[in-house]
Amino acid sequence: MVVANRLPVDLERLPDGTTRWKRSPGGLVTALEPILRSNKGAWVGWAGVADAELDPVVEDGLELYPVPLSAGEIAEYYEGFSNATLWPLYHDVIVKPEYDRQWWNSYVQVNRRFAEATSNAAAEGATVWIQDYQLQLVPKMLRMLRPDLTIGFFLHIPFPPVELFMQLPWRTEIVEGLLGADLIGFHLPGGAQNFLYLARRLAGQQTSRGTVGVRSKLGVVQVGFRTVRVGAFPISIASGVLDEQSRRKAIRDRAKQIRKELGNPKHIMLGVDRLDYTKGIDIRLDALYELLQEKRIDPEDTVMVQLATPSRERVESYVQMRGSIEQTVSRINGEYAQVGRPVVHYIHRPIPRDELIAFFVAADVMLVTPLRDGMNLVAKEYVACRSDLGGALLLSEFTGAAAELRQAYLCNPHDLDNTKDAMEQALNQTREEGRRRMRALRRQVLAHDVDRWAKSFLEALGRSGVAGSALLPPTDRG
Ligand SMILES: Nc1ncnc2c1ncn2[C@@H]1O[C@H](COP(=O)(O)OP(=O)(O)O)[C@@H](O)[C@H]1O
Ligand SMILES: O=P(O)(O)OC[C@H]1O[C@H](O[C@H]2O[C@H](CO)[C@@H](O)[C@H](O)[C@H]2O)[C@H](O)[C@@H](O)[C@@H]1O
Repeated sequence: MVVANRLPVDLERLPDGTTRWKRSPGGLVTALEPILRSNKGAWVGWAGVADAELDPVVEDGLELYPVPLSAGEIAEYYEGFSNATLWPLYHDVIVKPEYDRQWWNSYVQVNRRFAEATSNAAAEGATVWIQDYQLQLVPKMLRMLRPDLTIGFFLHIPFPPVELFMQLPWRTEIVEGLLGADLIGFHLPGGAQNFLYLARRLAGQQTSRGTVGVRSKLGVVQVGFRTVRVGAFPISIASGVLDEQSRRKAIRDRAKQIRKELGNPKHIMLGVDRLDYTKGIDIRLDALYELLQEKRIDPEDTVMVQLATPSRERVESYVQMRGSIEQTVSRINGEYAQVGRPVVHYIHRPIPRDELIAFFVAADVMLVTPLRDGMNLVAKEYVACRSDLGGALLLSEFTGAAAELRQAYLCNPHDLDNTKDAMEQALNQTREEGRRRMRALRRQVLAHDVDRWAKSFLEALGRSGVAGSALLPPTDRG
């Protein structure tokens, strides 16, 4: 059973009063949904709208257990504590986190509701896998309600260093909440080690002190008679499926058509992100603008496409960022576009999956420039779609993905000159250099897919708790 803030589908209320389910945004859903669906698992989460009291439903083989949130709780627990306190704090304080006691109370209340909903839905001795920063108190709450369960927790965003985490007025409660799990997973060893240090310092527990490996050398926290394990499990995508989809004739034809619709430029650069200030969309636009000013990029033969899914639209920092990105797009087009030929194409809507794959196939340079990102699945999706060994990946060093995708054009997004140089290099790579890099990137992404991620976590959980193997793919059950 997976427990996450969001269900894999959002309930959409249509103007005629009817409703329908649509895919939820973000990488957590991209990664987990195919695994749970093929294993006929259950998912506890919010349906994405206010005050929806919904019965459990079975959707395409997946049991969904909706947890209701009121409009006030969406403002305080989701937009407030989760996304205006924890999100910026865990992402290097790119914007200033707000510490509000009422938001914290709401976070506790909603975490309790998720724990109760899970406790009611889980079978005796089940394995429960709790996801992400919105639900860090659930492991402890659930353990108190249901000591028979095996409980895993995975954090999809970075876990910050002690100097930042110590700002949080409720820091001890969060660490103790997480310690209710049998296994706590992070994308990178650094996050696991930050947590081990804080478990010693804030919760006063004994911990291992050796370095944590990737899918190996787990850390250990002794909590009374219980042993909590802590490890690094970098998430991935269903890379084989994406590879296969991207080879289809319809997708390749659509990619050619996209190129034509863009005016058959020499270079297409592509950005694909939730519209989030962590993603560095402003930085890639600034880099493009300066390269145009310096005549290192020719607006006659280069276009950039930015596909941006709306995200957390009522949080103030997101409102401000959207305004400033849209201004920069206008400035670049105002100075460099021709009639009918913008330099930057900006689409502020989610794009259907097949269309997105066609964009990946069409793009010569993929721009992934976050200031901080837990993993970034877009980088891996692009690589999985390039069986032709074409294209180049510009990748920020501050993404989790950079630890694995070393043959990308790596850049420091805090250093605009460095980012510009890397962008220029990626645009002007030779065919041989591009193929060499892409071959190595694909080897990594195709060998380390999301099934491997889930299997490595659940096997470690199986060794930590009592029933971890129950969620493994049928062929791997012992
Ligand atoms: N404009 C868009 N339209 C459709 N899907 C998108 C769009 N932007 C991002 N996505 C999808 O959302 C997911 C984003 O995952 P990731 O890069 O890990 O970041 P995050 O989870 O922080 O949004 C990917 O699967 C990506 O393909
Ligand atoms: O649910 P939202 O508030 O709309 O946000 C969408 C998701 O964003 C975050 O995704 C993270 O998970 C990805 C997969 O592990 C990872 O690649 C990325 O770096 C993270 O930012 C968030 O963590 C999810 O909880 C949200 O659902």
